[in-house]
Amino acid sequence: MAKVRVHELAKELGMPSKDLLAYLKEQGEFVKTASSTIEAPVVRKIKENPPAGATSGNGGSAEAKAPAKTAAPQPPTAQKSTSTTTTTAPTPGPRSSATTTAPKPGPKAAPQPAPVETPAASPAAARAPQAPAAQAPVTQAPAAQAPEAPGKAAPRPSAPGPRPSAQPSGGSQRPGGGRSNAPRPGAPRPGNNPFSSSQGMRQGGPARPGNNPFAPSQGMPRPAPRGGNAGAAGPRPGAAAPRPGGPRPAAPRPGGPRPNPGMMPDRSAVRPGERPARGRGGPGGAPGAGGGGPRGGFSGRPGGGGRGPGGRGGTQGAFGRGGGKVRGRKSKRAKRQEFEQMQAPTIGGVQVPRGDGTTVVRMRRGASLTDFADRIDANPASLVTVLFHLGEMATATQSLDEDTFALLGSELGYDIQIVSPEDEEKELFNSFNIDLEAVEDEENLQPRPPVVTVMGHVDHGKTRLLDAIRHADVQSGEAGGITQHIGAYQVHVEHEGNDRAITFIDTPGHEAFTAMRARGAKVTDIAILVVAADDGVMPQTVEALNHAQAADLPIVVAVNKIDVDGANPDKVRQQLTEYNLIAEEYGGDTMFVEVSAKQGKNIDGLLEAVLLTADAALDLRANPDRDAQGVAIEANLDRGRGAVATVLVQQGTLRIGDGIVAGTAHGRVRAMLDEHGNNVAEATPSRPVQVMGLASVPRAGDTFVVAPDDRTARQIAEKREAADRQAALAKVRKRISLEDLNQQLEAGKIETLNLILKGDVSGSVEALEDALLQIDVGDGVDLRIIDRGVGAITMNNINLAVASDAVIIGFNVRAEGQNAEYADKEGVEIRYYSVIYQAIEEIEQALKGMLKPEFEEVELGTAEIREIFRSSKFGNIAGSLVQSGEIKRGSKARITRGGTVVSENVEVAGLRRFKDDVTEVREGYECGINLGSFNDLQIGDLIATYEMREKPRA
Ligand SMILES: Nc1nc2c(ncn2[C@@H]2O[C@H](COP(=O)(O)OP(=O)(O)OP(=O)(O)O)[C@@H](O)[C@H]2O)c(=O)[nH]1
Repeated sequence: MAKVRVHELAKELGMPSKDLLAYLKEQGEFVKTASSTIEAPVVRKIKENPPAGATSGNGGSAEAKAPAKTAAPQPPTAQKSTSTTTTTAPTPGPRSSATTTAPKPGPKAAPQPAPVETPAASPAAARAPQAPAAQAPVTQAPAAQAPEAPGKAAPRPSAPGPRPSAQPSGGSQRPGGGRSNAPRPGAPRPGNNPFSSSQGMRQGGPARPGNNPFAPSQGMPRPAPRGGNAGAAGPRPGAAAPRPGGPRPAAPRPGGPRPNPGMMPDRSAVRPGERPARGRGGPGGAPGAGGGGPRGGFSGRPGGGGRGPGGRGGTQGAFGRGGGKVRGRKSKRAKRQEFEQMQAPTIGGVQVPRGDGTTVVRMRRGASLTDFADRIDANPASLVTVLFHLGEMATATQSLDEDTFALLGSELGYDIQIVSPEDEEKELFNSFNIDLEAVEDEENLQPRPPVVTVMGHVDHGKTRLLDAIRHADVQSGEAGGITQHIGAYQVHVEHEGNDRAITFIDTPGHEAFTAMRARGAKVTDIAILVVAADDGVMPQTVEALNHAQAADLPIVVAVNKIDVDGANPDKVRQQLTEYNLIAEEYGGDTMFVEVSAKQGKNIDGLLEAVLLTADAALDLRANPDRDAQGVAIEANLDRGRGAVATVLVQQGTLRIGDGIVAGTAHGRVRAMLDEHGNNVAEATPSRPVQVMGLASVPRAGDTFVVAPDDRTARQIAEKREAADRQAALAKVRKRISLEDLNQQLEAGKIETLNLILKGDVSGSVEALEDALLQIDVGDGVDLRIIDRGVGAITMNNINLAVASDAVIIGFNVRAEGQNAEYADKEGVEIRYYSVIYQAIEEIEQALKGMLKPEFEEVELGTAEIREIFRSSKFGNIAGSLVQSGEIKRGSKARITRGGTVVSENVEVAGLRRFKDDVTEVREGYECGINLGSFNDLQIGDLIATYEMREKPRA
């Protein structure tokens, strides 16, 4: 049926178009000009209550228009309804459905009374034909019609019943009657409100649905209103008069006016008259039956409305597509998609392509759902939903960690492999035909000098010792020795008749060493541990020792300051035995060399010890005949020379003119200088040189390689930069965590649990260490305390943990401020304890794979059920108002009724706002909640949603 335009209606009413237009605007209708169309319910309303100035009543016209169609077929039903009305009212429907619906009627009924006010003028007249049959009182007739007219509003079959009763009392709500309601200026038109009568959610009120379905003024089926009607709903729609009030409802509808889902008589695909008897809601208008099931709702079935008046689909608007109007617009493709979606397995209400469980998808660190979606040809938004359903929240572009990808992959049937930084680097170079791991033939390998780092406690003479060594360089002669500080230098000594070179990293201390190591650079071959003979082993001596041991470096101890009075080298030997450094003199394999850095005493002996240790413990060989690779030791931007980087060549030979890429810096080697400031043309393995020619400054610890050409160097640098960015964005996964320790042990990812112990007093640290070392960890697992100390957890501790994949145990001490952030950023697990046995117990459990994370329940939000919709496909759906927090799809819910828990651990399987699937609905908003198979819902029940969150351990 074509819509009526303003001027047409004005003409019909015998009033000027502009007056009607003004009136309509005043009523809140969205009309702009005289040519604007008016929805049928509004037309009807106007006709029922013509504005001042109208000369003709609605009467005839009303009939002629919309009502006519629907009314016509009704005669027969009308009679039925009539009878039902009389009988039904009194007999409450046994049907449960009826009862539920009953409430609604009440409120809705209210609107109907309006007609009463203007019986004559109102459409009632038009329907008169129907009503008569029903014999309903004059007032009823109008009421009955009212609902019909509003075809839109009628959607909910069930509702109808109740309303009638309400009518009498309520009155004003109905659009038809209650003027007060109708106007609601500003109130949106019933388009999207699932609960609005126009969309079938509500039974009664043709009234202009406001937006708030639950608003009493809009005829929301509030329990209260029902009053006596509640029980009235007849068991069978058809048979029992749904409306307790008996008055009008059933009767009138018969023919057709019954609540039509589409609400728009003209467009509705479903014609009221067509299948009156369908479903429970018999034509008879079993109002109760009609209860607009959410049919169209979750199922996506638009058709709720399609069912005849008596049909169930009344509430589609709420959970499915709108009434017939929308249906009419559906394309075949849309229908097909909808159908496929209904058939396909979904997670969280969405469908995504699935793997077969073995499909491998390799992702870079820091990849996002969008990246993954690209790989599997899925919609990123769907993946967000799936992930949410799995209990993880992430945006489409947020970088995800390995665990999250693993979770997602296992759910979708993909084996998602996160490429490790090393693999990533390898793949990057492979893509440029550069093989970083080419196995060298034995014959190509040639001895290379050892690379040494000097470590030790503050003021024990590290710097002075490095100076003394510089001067001991036989090649530098007496001309001043090594004068340039370039971050590393090489000295030559005569050893067993041969000229041997030793490379020293010129940045003393384990901090720099560990920081570089934490970045993956393995630079050092041997550590010299400097201990002042007059001071003995001090905290940083131990720390340095731990760092060196954590890196599996052979150690040579330089007992310094032997020239000082009171020097006691033997005490140092003795002290260090406690740390597994046993002097050769004591039967161990560690060389202790007594030196005086200040006096340059026995520096030769120290260098010799380094060479002996290197020869005994290490196989230091490399192939000089290949493109160079190495590590940047330090770099800076020089005003005159541009970026200057000291690099240590580890493989191959670096030559002037080579194109290189160091970290994210690239360029061509323009010049090279050694520690004497001399230009060199080439640098062989273990040779440190200052390189000029890079376009930017690399970072200490960046690896460098020679690329075939400048272009390749630039491309590699760019890709590394992008990878770095991504990695930085990625939430760093815990390197090693007690909770997944066992899995990692089983997976062979680690064989040792490295711990760093920090405590408030040395006594507790020692006690803890002793106790931990006594844990029976079983075969195949090793527990190592790589560092221990007193005091807060420092950056050094964290760096060591990063470099050694260790877990830090803080006993009554914490990492604070930046340190805590740094640990978090680097993915270092720090566990805090204040009771020793608890620490021991947890670590033991972790080693045995028994440490489970603890979870606690966190409430997310609550919602009160205000209405219940039935869906043959999804069961009951709770039309609810969120009272606090948020309701999230996929979360767990607890249902309480009057404070008593009815059910727990129910899942919010579906969540809708109007026609849309949503993932969350916030406080103050209405929504439709599908609780999966849990159907024992009642109006007034409270749905409290919660999630289990991992509880941080104390
Ligand atoms: N008598 C004597 N003094 C020494 C010797 N070695 C170093 N010193 C002195 O000890 C002090 C500290 O020496 P550094 O070389 O600065 O010690 P460091 O370990 O590098 O100190 P930090 O850089 O602060 O960690 C200086 O005053 C040196 O002169 C030595 O063999 N004998």
